Order: sequence, then structure tokens, then C-alpha cells
Amino acid sequence: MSRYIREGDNPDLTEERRKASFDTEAMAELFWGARNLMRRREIANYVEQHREFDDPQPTAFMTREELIENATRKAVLTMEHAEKAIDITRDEESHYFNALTMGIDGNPFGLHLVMAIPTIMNNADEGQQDEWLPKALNREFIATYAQTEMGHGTNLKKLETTATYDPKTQEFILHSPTITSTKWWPGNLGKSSNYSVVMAQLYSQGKCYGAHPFFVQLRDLRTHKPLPGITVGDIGPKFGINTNDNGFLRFDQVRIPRRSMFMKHAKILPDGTYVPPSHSKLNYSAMVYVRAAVVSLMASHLLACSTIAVRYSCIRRQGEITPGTGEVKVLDYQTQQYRIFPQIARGVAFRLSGNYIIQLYRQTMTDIKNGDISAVPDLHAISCGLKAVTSYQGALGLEQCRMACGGHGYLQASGFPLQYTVAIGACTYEGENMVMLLQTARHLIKMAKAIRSGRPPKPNKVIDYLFKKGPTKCLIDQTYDPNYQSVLEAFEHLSRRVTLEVYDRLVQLQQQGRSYELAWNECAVDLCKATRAHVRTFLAKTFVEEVNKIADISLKSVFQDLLQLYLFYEVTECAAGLLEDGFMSGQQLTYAKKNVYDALAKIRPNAAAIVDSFDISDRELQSVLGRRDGNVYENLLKWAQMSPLNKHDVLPFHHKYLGKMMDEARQKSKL
Ligand SMILES: CCCCCCCC/C=C\CCCCCCCCCCCCCCCC(=O)SCCNC(=O)CCNC(=O)[C@H](O)C(C)(C)COP(=O)(O)OP(=O)(O)OC[C@H]1O[C@@H](n2cnc3c(N)ncnc32)[C@H](O)[C@@H]1OP(=O)(O)O
Ligand SMILES: Cc1cc2nc3c(=O)[nH]c(=O)nc-3n(C[C@H](O)[C@H](O)[C@H](O)COP(=O)(O)OP(=O)(O)OC[C@H]3O[C@@H](n4cnc5c(N)ncnc54)[C@H](O)[C@@H]3O)c2cc1C
Repeated sequence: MSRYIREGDNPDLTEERRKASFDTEAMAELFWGARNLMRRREIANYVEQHREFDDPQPTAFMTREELIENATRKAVLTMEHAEKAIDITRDEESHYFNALTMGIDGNPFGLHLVMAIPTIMNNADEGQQDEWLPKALNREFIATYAQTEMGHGTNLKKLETTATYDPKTQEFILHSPTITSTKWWPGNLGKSSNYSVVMAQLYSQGKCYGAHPFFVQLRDLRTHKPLPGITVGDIGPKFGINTNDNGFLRFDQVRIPRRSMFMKHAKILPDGTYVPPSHSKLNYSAMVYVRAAVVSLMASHLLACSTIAVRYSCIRRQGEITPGTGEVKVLDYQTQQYRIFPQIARGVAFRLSGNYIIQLYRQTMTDIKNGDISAVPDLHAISCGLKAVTSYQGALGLEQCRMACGGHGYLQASGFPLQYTVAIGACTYEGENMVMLLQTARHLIKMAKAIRSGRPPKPNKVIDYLFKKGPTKCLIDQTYDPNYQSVLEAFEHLSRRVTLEVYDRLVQLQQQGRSYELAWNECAVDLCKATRAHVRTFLAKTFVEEVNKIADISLKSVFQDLLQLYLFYEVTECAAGLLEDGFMSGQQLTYAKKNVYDALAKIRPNAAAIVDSFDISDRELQSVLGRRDGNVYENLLKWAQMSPLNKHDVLPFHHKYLGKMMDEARQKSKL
């Protein structure tokens, strides 16, 4: 029996759980891995036993200052308990522990852990690492990553902050020459951090060498006051992530020692001589890390929101399908399934590719340490495309889940506003999505050039298919195809075709006299389409490969249903492209749609158990609608009663405005 079924649960949800064709616990084990699942349970128990991690009231009712104070309190606790609660060398454990204790809206150490420490590990030379890394890990300071400026985020070449080397004192002078050079956005910069990685234009011997990272102390270690010449503060409330003190920062001729420049790759010698790096973008590795991490983050958002939407849809009864037979659970409507189940399938696809890309990142960092930089462009290309596609589809998917919950979905109590406002940040941070799609397209265009010239590059799992000749006609309805080869071939065909077509147009425009850059801009929309097609192919292939590895028949069959939905849903999503050149027929599109509807029907009885197997606790979901026990209505009422507005039956200012207005109106009408 499912460990999710307990006495006192909503009977509609219990009925759903009993219907499952598979063992939820075995599925959870497959999803997370046996060891991770066991550790998740132990970590969750640990947190439940330490009530000091609880929020004093729902965060939705807190002011921004209360939010940040509560998060800071819990962040310190999290660090204090980390050694006892988790194995801090295992990222899975750290991330899960953080998710349980801190939630998703912000952590005053977030940028320290996610960007500053990786920058020290990958960009500091040995001496610098010896000095900075133990202190960073030991939390003797908190650092952030200050790159973006008010005037420039995307175009790093135009950052305006300067670091000018003075060989007489062997110092750099950091300066913010204009308003637009103000650092703007860095997480945890406003109030929490006392150090920062700062990206600044490096000047030495009268020459600019472009943006380089420096490690800079911003605040006094004892008083926490900004150091002389430094102006720093919070940028104010944002769309979301308001628990984070994203900040601004200005330098007024601030002197820092020569060794403050990260010197693993590029260097400034004491006399001011510049030593270039082996690859000009090695300093960008922290950005590559977060782009890779976003894929799994989007998986978590989608799986959390689909958990909320499925559970709520099992307890929400509204309308009848067959008149006179009683109101149905709204999950019985095909439209509801079509809204929610593709988000589950995409969430699973993102999780599988997220694992792959993080491993590729780790391998590439190890290769760089050993002097091999050959994988850097490939990693950059696929991580940019994946970041852009998954964050965009994630945002659309969360919104579908919210709308699927009707009016209650619009409440903060649903948990959706928090999930959504955090998730959509990823469409912008770490490289605006269009810009990221175009980065991947640069790589694809190089591949297209190699195809046209008949000189393929050395084999590479991610792009090899571009060099293959696939079928000229779509075969999705033609053969018995349990491994969906014909669907994958359709995605490959589309990707190859749009890539080659846009390449040919680029060439043609240049032959007509356009510069490469102008031709590029005229082709930009199609270049982005090429990237999307390439990323779709990658996600789909990874999904198929991973499902093929599953041994247990009953679990595999559930994954196969999700895979069927994923693949045919994607076929319908890119149908225009497949129909455009006559590769796919209208009849085949009808076949794909039928496969989508079949998959929805197969997933329906298992839906509640599938989301249970994601093992997302109530503490993580923060959702009255998505509660494990399904007891939504009584808890919605309790939640509303906690609203600070309900502390008074009559608001203190009522008689000053509305009361007075109505009194006056009544007086007048009596006259
Ligand atoms: C003690 C422990 C206890 C533990 C207890 C608790 C544990 C808690 C643990 C964890 C907590 C949290 C866990 C969560 C994990 C998830 C993290 C997510 C959180 C979110 C955080 C949000 C952070 C956001 C931060 C930022 O946004 S930082 C700023 C980002 N900015 C950008 O991305 C800027 C975008 N612009 C660019 O990158 C570039 O400018 C460009 C657009 C790519 C162009 O580059 P540029 O102009 O420099 O070059 P070009 O001349 O155009 O290109 C030249 C060639 O170089 C290629 N290129 C570019 N970049 C790269 C690269 N990075 N690598 C390789 N190649 C690159 C480019 O393609 C060109 O190639 P070519 O061959 O075509 O010429
Ligand atoms: C929640 C959040 C957290 C952040 N955290 C940090 C942080 O910790 N540290 C930090 O340094 N920064 C941080 N940032 C900043 C973030 O990295 C930048 O905002 C992001 O890289 C986008 O850059 P931009 O703001 O300059 O956008 P812009 O480049 O101004 O984008 C505006 C529009 O112009 C388009 N555009 C721009 N250039 C091109 C081009 N070449 N081709 C086609 N279209 C183009 C974009 O597609 C977009 O539609 C954060 C941002 C957010 C929202």
C-alpha cells in the first residue's frame, strides 16, 4: 500500500492512490535512486524534528523585512545543522536540505554557494584558492557575483566598471565611471554579502583587456559597514524572489591588491604585463554552471506544480460528464488532463537531461583542470539552449497548472505565485533567453557549414545526427516502433532542415552584400527556431535512452506512457515545421494527436500515484491545494483566517474613509 495513504485523508484522493497500477515507493526509488530516496527521508525527518526551521507564519503574510530576517535566521540554522543533517560533499543532499529548510524564494548564502564558491574553485590560482576557499567554505565571509550593470547585462564587452592596474603600488583601482556602470541585480549583494566577485574591464599599461573577475571586500568584517569608496544597497521589491536582497554597487577609486584578480587563467604580472588565458571564456564558468543547473531547477518547479494541480484536481468536483451521474473530479475532463499531464512529462524529461548536463559540466571542469579545453564550446552551446528552452517551457507549464486550479489557483495559498515568480526569473538571469538561443545557434551554424563543406567535426553525441541522412518521409505511423525511432527521426529531420535552411539564407544574404552581422540579425527568429528544434531532439533522445534502461516492467510501462505523451505532444507542438516541407502528412499529425489522447487516458488512473512518487513534501510544496492529505477546503479557511487583515473585525482606518463616506451619503440622502 502507498505510504501516502493515511487515515483522515480526503477519500477522493485515497481512491485515486488505490487505483495505481504500480508501487509508488518503488517508483520513487527509481526516480531518485534507492540511496538518495533513503537519505531524503532521513533528511526530511531531521528537519521535521527541528521545529526551529518552521516559519512563524505563512511567508505570504510577511513584510519584505520579515521575509529577509526569517530567511537569514533559517540560513544560519541550515549551515549550523548541515554537518549533522547531511553529507555536505553530496550536492543532492545539500540541495534537498536547502529546499526543506529555506524553500525556493531566496537564501542569503545562495549566490555564495552557487556562483562565488564555483568561481573561486575554477578561476582562482592555487595560492588564491588556499587563501580564499577554506574561509568561503567555513563561512568566514559571504560573497556574491557582481557582473550585471544597470546599463549592460547581456553584452559583457560593454561593462563599464574599470579595474586599472597601478604598477607603482601593485594595486588595481576599481571605479564606476557612470550611473549606468552601477552594478545592478546581483543576488545577496544589497545587505547580506561582505565580499564579491566583481567583473570589471581590465586596464594595464594603457590597454583594455576586456572584462575579468576580481575578488573584492565590500564591507567591514566587524561592523558590516561598507568600506570607504563603496556604495552598496538593495534594489527594492521585484516581481518575485523578494526574500533575496538583490543589490546595487558603486566604486569610487577603490584600491585593491594585484592578487585580488582571479589569476588561474589570465594574469597581470607585477610590472603590468598581461598574460592571456588559454580560452577567452574560461572566466565564465560560474555562469555555465548555473545555466546547467537551471534545467533541473525547472524540472523541480514543473514537478511541484503538477503535483499541486493533480492532487487538487482529484478532490475538486465540478460538473457532470454524463448527466445525472453526479459531479466528477475535474481530473476526469480530458481538457484538464491535456493541461496538466504534458507538464509532468516535460518535468521528467527536464530531470533526465538535467542530470546529463550537470555531469557534462563536471567532466568539462575536470578536463580544464587537466589542460583539456576541447569540450568548452560544446558545453556552452548545449547548456545555453537547454537553459532557454526549459525555463520558457517551464514558465508556460506552471501557468497551465495554475489555470487548471481555477480561482483557488490564483490564491497565494495555492503555492503557484511563489513557484511562478521564482521560475520565470530563470528566463532572464544567467543570459536572457533569446540571447542564449542565439548562442546555441552560433554553434549550429558552424555545424551547418561543416555539413555543406562535407567536413564533419570529431564525433559528438549531441550533434552527430546533423551529419546523418535520415528518412525523407516521416514514418511515425508506418512501422512497429517501440523505441520511437521514427519520432526521433522526425525531430532530427526538422532540426537539420531548419538549421541548413537558415545557414543557406545567411550565406545568400551575405552574397547579396549584407555583412555577416546584419544577415545574422535578419535570420535571428529562424536561428532561434533551429536551436529549439535541436534542444527538442536532445531532450527527446535522452528521455528515450533513459526509459530503455528501466528493468521493472510495471514501472517502465508508466514511464512509457509519459514518454508517449511527451514525444507526441512535442510532435503536435512542432507540427507546422514538420508539415511545412511535406515531411509529415496531415494524416500523420492526426495519428500523433491520437497518441497524445491515448497517453492521457493511460496516465489518468495513475496520475495521483505518479506525482506522489516525486516525493515532494508538504513543507516543500507550501500549497494548501497540493496537500498530501487532500483536505483542501478546511485548510483554505484556516489559511484565510491567518491573514493579518483578519486581526481586526473592523479595520482601524475604516471610519476615516469608507465609514465616513457612507455616513455622509446617508446623511445627504436624508436631506
Ligand atoms: C557548507 C555547505 C553546507 C550546505 C548547506 C546548504 C546547501 C545549500 C546549497 C545550495 C543552495 C542553492 C541550490 C540551488 C542551485 C541552483 C542555482 C540557481 C539559483 C539561481 C541563481 C541566480 C543567479 C543569477 C546570476 C546571474 O544572472 S549572473 C549574470 C549572468 N549574465 C549573463 O549570463 C550574461 C549573458 N551574456 C554572455 O554570457 C555573453 O556576453 C554572451 C552573450 C554569451 C556573448 O559573449 P561575449 O560578448 O563575451 O563574446 P562573443 O564575442 O559574442 O563570443 C565569442 C565566442 O565565445 C563564445 N562564448 C561566449 N560565452 C561562452 C562561454 N561561457 N563558454 C564558451 N564559449 C563562450 C561565443 O559563443 C563565441 O563563440 P564563437 O565561436 O561563435 O565566436
Ligand atoms: C532574478 C534575477 C537575478 C539576477 N542575479 C544576478 C546576479 O546574481 N549577478 C549578476 O551579475 N546579474 C544578475 N542578474 C542579471 C541578469 O543576469 C541579467 O538581467 C540578464 O543577463 C539579462 O541581461 P539584461 O538585463 O542586460 O537584458 P537585456 O540584454 O537588456 O535584454 C533586453 C532585451 O534585449 C534583447 N537583446 C539583448 N541583446 C541581444 C542580442 N545580442 N540579440 C538579440 N536580442 C538581444 C533581449 O533578448 C531582451 O529581449 C539577475 C537578474 C534577475 C532577473
